[in-house]
Amino acid sequence: MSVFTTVTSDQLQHWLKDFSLGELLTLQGIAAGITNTNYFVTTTQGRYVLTLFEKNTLDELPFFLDLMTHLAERGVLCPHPVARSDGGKLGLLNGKPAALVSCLTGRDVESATLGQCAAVGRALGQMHLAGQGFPASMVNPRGDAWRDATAAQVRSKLQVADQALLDSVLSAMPSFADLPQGVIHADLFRDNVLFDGEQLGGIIDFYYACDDALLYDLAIAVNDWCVQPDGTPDLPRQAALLEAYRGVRTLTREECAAWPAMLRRAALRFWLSRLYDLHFPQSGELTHAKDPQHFRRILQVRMDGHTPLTA
Ligand SMILES: Nc1ncnc2c1ncn2[C@@H]1O[C@H](COP(=O)(O)OP(=O)(O)OP(=O)(O)O)[C@@H](O)[C@H]1O
Ligand SMILES: N[C@@H](CCO)C(=O)O
Repeated sequence: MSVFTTVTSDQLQHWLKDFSLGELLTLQGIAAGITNTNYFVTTTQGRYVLTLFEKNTLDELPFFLDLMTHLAERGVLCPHPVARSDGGKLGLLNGKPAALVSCLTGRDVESATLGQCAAVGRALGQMHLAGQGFPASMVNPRGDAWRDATAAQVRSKLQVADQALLDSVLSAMPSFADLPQGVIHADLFRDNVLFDGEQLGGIIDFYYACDDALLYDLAIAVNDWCVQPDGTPDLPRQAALLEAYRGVRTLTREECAAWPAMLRRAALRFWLSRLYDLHFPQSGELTHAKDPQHFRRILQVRMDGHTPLTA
């Protein structure tokens, strides 16, 4: 359940006075999601999502809200933050940073069709192109420093075979600093994309967005959308997603060559974060630890097979 902070209709009505959104009609808590408090809000002007940020600090949120604004204004299907009459997009509600964004249609899919994989690839390519002009920057909070620190923390909790896998992945990890960089979503899993049938509603949850190699975003998406439960690639889905992405943004020769290593980097990032959440649960936090083994399997497969992309 993801209403950690309750908002009453009276409180919201008062808060909405600073927006030009008409009268509040309905307010409904959203059960999905594990980090923030989310509500569907309907006013006489339309339907919105209200988010109370439970973890982010006030100073880091403008980056995400400005990014969504920048992308939405350039035709990327993503939530469009709603500005108050004074132009601000971020406020305080019940002591929590809070924002209103446009409500997208659709729901997340568990088993994506080839058409949905293609739509995600296309949308990611469009997001990468549109993001090129975004002026603000954000260091990847799950970048190399985090990776090395987290690997050191979880290593002693692992069995010998897993330690060996971790060591060999880390020792063979190249730098990707020379690949095309830009603003990336960094968490483009199936639960962060909404579909209405085959129609893409949009991409949500930009709260890991940061600057990094664009290819990394593609590898993160492929490792979720295009793998089978045993960790092996789902080649038809992968072909659909990659072809659609490449129809929007051309991959360089260097990106094609770096693809196998990038898939390993992407798998390692989520193996590590899931291991960390499992072995070091935060006190007072709801436990939603996701299975690290899934990404261990993907990582093993990515270590065993090295198929570069053709340029
Ligand atoms: N702009 C939006 N339009 C429509 N539905 C949305 C929107 N934003 C969020 N939702 C709905 O709310 C649910 C929870 O949102 P989200 O996944 O962002 O939760 P969170 O707790 O903020 O993040 P997470 O679960 O990834 O930690 C989504 O699954 C989706 O159904
Ligand atoms: N998408 C992540 C959780 C949120 O970052 C995972 O599946 O581990």
